[in-house]
Amino acid sequence: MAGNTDFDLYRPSEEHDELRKVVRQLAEEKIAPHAAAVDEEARFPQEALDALVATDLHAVHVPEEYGGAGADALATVIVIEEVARVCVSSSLIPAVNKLGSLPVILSGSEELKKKYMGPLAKGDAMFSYCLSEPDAGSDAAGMKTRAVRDGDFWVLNGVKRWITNAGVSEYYTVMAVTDPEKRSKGISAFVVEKGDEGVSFGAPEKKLGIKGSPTREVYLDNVRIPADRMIGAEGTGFATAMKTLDHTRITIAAQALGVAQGALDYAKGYVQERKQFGKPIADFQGVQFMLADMAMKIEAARQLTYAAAAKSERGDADLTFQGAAAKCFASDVAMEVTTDAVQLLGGYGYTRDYPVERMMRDAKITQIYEGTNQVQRIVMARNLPK
Ligand SMILES: CCCCCCCC(=O)SCCNC(=O)CCNC(=O)[C@H](O)C(C)(C)COP(=O)(O)OP(=O)(O)OC[C@H]1O[C@@H](n2cnc3c(N)ncnc32)[C@H](O)[C@@H]1OP(=O)(O)O
Repeated sequence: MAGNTDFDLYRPSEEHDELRKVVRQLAEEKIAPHAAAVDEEARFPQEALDALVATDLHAVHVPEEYGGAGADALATVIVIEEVARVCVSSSLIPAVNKLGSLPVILSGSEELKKKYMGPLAKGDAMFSYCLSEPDAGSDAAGMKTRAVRDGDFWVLNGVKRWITNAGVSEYYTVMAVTDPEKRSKGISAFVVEKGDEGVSFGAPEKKLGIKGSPTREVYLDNVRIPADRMIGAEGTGFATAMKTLDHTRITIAAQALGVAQGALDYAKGYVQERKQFGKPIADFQGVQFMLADMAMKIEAARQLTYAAAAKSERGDADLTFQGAAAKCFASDVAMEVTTDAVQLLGGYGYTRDYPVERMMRDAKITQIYEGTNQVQRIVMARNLPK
């Protein structure tokens, strides 16, 4: 019987397995030791950025022709997953570099790609993604930020909210209204630079989790940029933003997978050590059943996520459904598994002396960002598999 080659693509290759080994070692040696302090002090994980840049793992998705590693979607997932296994805050570095730059890769001119991908690939600049606003979250097309043409320039005014790595990134993909009469078809995408006059940032948000990842508002006050900084044609910005999310929701699934795996791995070790009633609690069937359920859910989430990554790489027509499904399912699994890990550690799990409470707090955001899991259900329902 002929082999199903499509199915083969869902399976990591030897190179993917090798990459996982390399990233796991790096994450354990260079990122994990700082994860608790990064959370406690709510500070940017500079050690993680340095380690990722030194090993060329900070933006692996950048195509080779623009100076990048040219990693495929599954390789990018593996990098994010392995970093999130030890520190979700740090995993936002490769994840948001992809989110911010993908609009340029998908829809930008050759000039934009050449100009902005090189510094990103070298680690000289990071990229953020500015879609949401104070009054436009789930209803992204309801944005108010305006871009008005003035000769060879566009002038941008507005406020973008919940912007990851705002202030740290050099480059920002900004979606703005160019024709208020046309709703989603009147939105265009632009590259804005941190150094552009009129760009400034709000105070860092005080968050439940991913405390090491800066989340700030981006203010655009008469920001005048050359017309060739528009990404794609006028009026295509919303479609580009949505296409981007089709690919990058899989990176949120990767974060979710990673944090769930990290919590399971920690809990597995703990239950061997912890003795009650004269034996390790791992000997109790109730505990074994919990671990089995956690591992089962993670495996199901991993299969869905890797399959979605394969679809992203191939550009399959049903990517929109699969990306939303992977993000939604894996993030729910992350919340369940990290909560169960806290339960397995009992009172100790509830304290900051153990990493699982951080993991549980960090997991929560994966059910919210890049579209709440309720929005994912809207997306799935509108794109049900044929
Ligand atoms: C680790 C990373 C952390 C990053 C930090 C967090 C960053 C973020 O959270 S990013 C922001 C997250 N925001 C979101 O995910 C937004 C959630 N909302 C949405 O996805 C959409 O608004 C949604 C699904 C509710 C649909 O909105 P709605 O206004 O009904 O638009 P809709 O009518 O479906 O589409 C409008 C047009 O866009 C285009 N479009 C929509 N979806 C797609 C798509 N997947 N691909 C291509 N084009 C699309 C279509 O052209 C469509 O027009 P047409 O009628 O011609 O088909």
